[in-house]
Amino acid sequence: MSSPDQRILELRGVAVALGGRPILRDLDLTVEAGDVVALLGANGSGKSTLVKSITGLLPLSAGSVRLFGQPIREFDQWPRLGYVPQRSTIAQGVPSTVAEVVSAGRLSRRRPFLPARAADRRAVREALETVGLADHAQHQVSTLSGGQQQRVLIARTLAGDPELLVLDEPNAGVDLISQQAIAVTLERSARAGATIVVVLHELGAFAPFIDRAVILREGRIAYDGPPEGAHPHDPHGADAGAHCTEDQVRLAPISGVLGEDL
Ligand SMILES: Nc1ncnc2c1ncn2[C@@H]1O[C@H](COP(=O)(O)OP(=O)(O)OP(=O)(O)O)[C@@H](O)[C@H]1O
Repeated sequence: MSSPDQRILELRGVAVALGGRPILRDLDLTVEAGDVVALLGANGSGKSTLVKSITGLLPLSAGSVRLFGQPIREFDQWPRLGYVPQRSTIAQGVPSTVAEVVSAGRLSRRRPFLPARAADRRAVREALETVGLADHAQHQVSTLSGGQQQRVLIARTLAGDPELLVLDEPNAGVDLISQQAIAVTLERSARAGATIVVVLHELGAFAPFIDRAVILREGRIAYDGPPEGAHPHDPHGADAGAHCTEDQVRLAPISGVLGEDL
């Protein structure tokens, strides 16, 4: 049993409804300091809804979320949490350089109304180096590929030096080189002691450093344990209750992740 101060994230009996429809149901989840958790599940199983609840972006219809031991309603240490949402196009809108976007991620750590200190400039530079885009600092974001833009968004979050990093499908629509760069980035953050919750469709390049898989199914946790321990045919595992072809199709990405055939 973990001590309360090790618990970075605690969800108890969480339910979320969207458009009057229950999406998350009676969900319990504890993430401890240093955990690297992959949140997996079929399309529509509630992964994005869950991370939005964790980050305070969606209200709960029941249950509670605690961040760093504090009820989320009272939580006031947001710089400790870094959130990379599912990628939207950041290139449209106001033209910005890569360095400007990443510097924005440092604002929560900066002294108000004062110029960036050496530590702030260093944090931006290191975040760009970590994602492999140091030589693109002065490029317009609009000139980058989708995968490079995703890396910019991750660098922006890393620049704020968060203790808990929550990423929603960082690999979606991202080329293989960027996927690899993102995996290296997260592995480095994990080794430096960050706690990570990452929504994925498959573990892929992340497999070597993911130590826990949480599989959602229809808004409930179907499996929570080591990635290699999730057996599709286990009645309590990822495949619980899957009887029909449609289910098998929907679970296919998960079984692929876990290296098993349905
Ligand atoms: N604003 C909304 N209003 C009503 N229903 C919604 C809303 N947003 C999402 N949903 C529904 O909630 C369910 C869960 O969506 P969510 O995006 O959390 O799933 P997901 O597991 O992240 O899926 P994906 O892998 O496709 O991103 C889906 O059925 C989706 O259609």
